[in-house]
Order: sequence, then structure tokens, then C-alpha cells
Amino acid sequence: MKFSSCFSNCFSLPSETAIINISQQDPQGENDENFTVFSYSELKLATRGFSAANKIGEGAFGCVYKGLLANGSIVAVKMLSIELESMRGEREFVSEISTLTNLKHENLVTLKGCCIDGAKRLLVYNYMENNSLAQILLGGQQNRIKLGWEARRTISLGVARGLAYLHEEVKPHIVHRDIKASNILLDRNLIPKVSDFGLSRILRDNVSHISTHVAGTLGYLAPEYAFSGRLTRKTDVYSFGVLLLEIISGKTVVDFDLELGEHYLVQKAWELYRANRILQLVDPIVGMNYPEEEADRFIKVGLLCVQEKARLRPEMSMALKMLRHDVDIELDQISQPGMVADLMNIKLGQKTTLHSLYSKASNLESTPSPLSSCS
Ligand SMILES: Nc1ncnc2c1ncn2[C@@H]1O[C@H](COP(=O)(O)OP(=O)(O)OP(=O)(O)O)[C@@H](O)[C@H]1O
Repeated sequence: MKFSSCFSNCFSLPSETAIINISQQDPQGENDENFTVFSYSELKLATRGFSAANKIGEGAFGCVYKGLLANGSIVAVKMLSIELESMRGEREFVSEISTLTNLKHENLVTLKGCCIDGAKRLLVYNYMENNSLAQILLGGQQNRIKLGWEARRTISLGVARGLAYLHEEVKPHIVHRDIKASNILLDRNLIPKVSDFGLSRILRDNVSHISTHVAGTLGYLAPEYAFSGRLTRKTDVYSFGVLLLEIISGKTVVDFDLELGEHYLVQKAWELYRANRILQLVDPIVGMNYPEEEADRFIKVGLLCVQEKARLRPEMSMALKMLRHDVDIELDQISQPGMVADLMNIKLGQKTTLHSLYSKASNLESTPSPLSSCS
């Protein structure tokens, strides 16, 4: 573990305490090299005082700023805006972050470390040059990049690999909970990196960070998770299936600007599948010269991942094998997917937590957000 020079100013626990706590989680000390505790002043300097010009995004957890560290590395600094009482205590927070920084995979965003300054908590990530899939695939025209089939294949396989790693190689396994296009970041070579993994660990039990303030977010939620809070790895598999359909079609999971009957991507994919016209889902930007057999397979894997019943969805490593055509998809495995349409009836438009969504599902009321917003 590395500490910045003014660590003692920004982290009120004696540093020894933090080290002892971390070594309990990491008896071999393997974390030490990866994990940095930054000082607040260092991050303030790097982001030019968290200036509006350096702000690159905002999510349920808070605002994200681009920063340049003194050593020349470019980072993304996430200033958490979660109420302190929702978060774990300082020692646990540092311990969890140190564990997460140890997760290394080509398809995960690297978490470099954190900072605690009084009530403020910040996370520091490697900066991803090409922003998120939400921006470059589904965003406004000015941000879009024309992605050909090769790029879409690389992104789909990369996300599947990153998730399979979290689900099946990390011990104990991590359920991401919030797989969606804005949580897939892209480096300068358009290699996809899953971000925001493991963040539920820094929250106290019974607090959820899933933001449901946009209809699109709801569309990624597996039915059993949205309605009863049942969370398993198959919850992520559902979200991955939605994402896969988005990557192939270039359409968002829910788009009310489209004509009636086209609003819900999963429903559209299912209808095209049943009508034997599945390739009509492929984004026209891809052009005519794409491998039809592969596109057909990717869409079917997408449909398999969004099956209503969690047990019918494949595990991520199996989905990956199917995408690579290491194993065949048995068509009788594909049946009616879980649809988002019912969720869409829930009154939207305010930031809410998933917890409040459960109750909204029955009474259609929204509750005020517990989150503060960025200045
Ligand atoms: N490491 C990073 N490199 C570059 N840009 C980033 C990085 N992390 C986040 N961003 C940008 O900041 C935005 C907000 O990210 P954040 O993860 O806080 O929220 P989100 O995923 O967009 O939404 P939500 O919190 O509701 O899930 C991202 O969409 C992306 O544009």
C-alpha cells in the first residue's frame, strides 16, 4: 500500500490501524503494490480544484473528474456523494477498496486507490480515453463513433470475459449488479473495461447504489431482481444480454422516441427471432459486410441471457463459449424473455434507489432521492 505525503492530514485514522486491517484481508501483502491512499490536496490539484472543466460525468455515486497526477498519469476521480451513514466506516472502506484494487483483468477498469478527507470519500481510477459505450454507441450524434462489426465483437467478448472473471475467478465471487452501457468504458484502443464493480461493498448492508432515474437503467434489471431483490450472478447475465442486444443493434433498451412497437429492445429482438428475421436487428451502420452467422449467434446468446427464468440463463463463462462458438446454442433453450414493459409503468423521472423501486412496483409512487447532487 502506498500513502501520499500528506496522508495523515486527509485520513483521520492512524495509518498503522489501516495497515493492520488490510493485512487481515491480504495476508500475503499482495495488495500493497496496487493500492494508493491519495491525499485530498493531491487530487484537488490534479483536477484543478474539481473544476467544471474537468468534470467528465456524473452517476448515482457522484461526479467524476479527469485529473493529472504529479507523476504524469491521467486518472478519473470519483467524488462520492453518498450520505456518510450509508457508507461503511473508514477502516472498512479502505479495506474494501484495497481488496478491489487487487482485481486485475484486461476488461476491468483499474481502481488505483482512494482518498478520505473528513466526510469526503473519493475513488481514483485509470482514465479511459473513449468514455463509455453509452456515449459512443448510444449517445448523441456528436459523441458517437461508427462501430463496425469487428469492434462490436471485441467489445461483446471483452465484457463477457470481464464478467466471467468477476463471477467465476474472483473468490468470493462478485455480482456487479449494475451492468449497463454507461458502466462499460473504452480505452484508447476501444478495449472495453467494466467499471463500478464491487462498489456495493463500500455501502452498509441494505443500501443499494443502483440508480433508477432513467428508464434505460430499469431496462437492464432482471425481473426477479427488480421485483423481489433476488440477486445472483444470473442477475448480471440478464443485464449482459440486454447490453449485447444494444451493442448489436445500436439501440437503447428502452426508447420512447421510436414508433409504437419498437420501444422495447428485448421485445423487438424476441419478435424478430420468432419471425425468423433476427438479422434485422443488426445496426445498419455496420453495413452489409458482416458475418451473418456470427451476428445471428450473438443475438441468440443475447436472448438466452434475458430469459425470464434465471435458471434458463447461461453462466457467463458459458455465454462466452457460445459467443466464441466453442459450444452450440440449442435453439429450444430460447423461450420468452423477461420483459421490461411492466417496469416501465412505474412512475419515473426522479432519482430513486432500487430499494424504493420495490415498493413503487406496487404503489407506483416515487420517493425523494437520498443522494445529494454535484455542484
Ligand atoms: N475511469 C473513467 N475514465 C473515463 N471516464 C469515466 C471513468 N469513470 C467514469 N467516467 C465517466 O463518468 C461517467 C459517470 O460515471 P459513473 O460510473 O459515476 O456513473 P454512470 O455509470 O454513468 O451512472 P450510474 O452511476 O447511474 O450507474 C461515465 O458515464 C463516464 O462518462
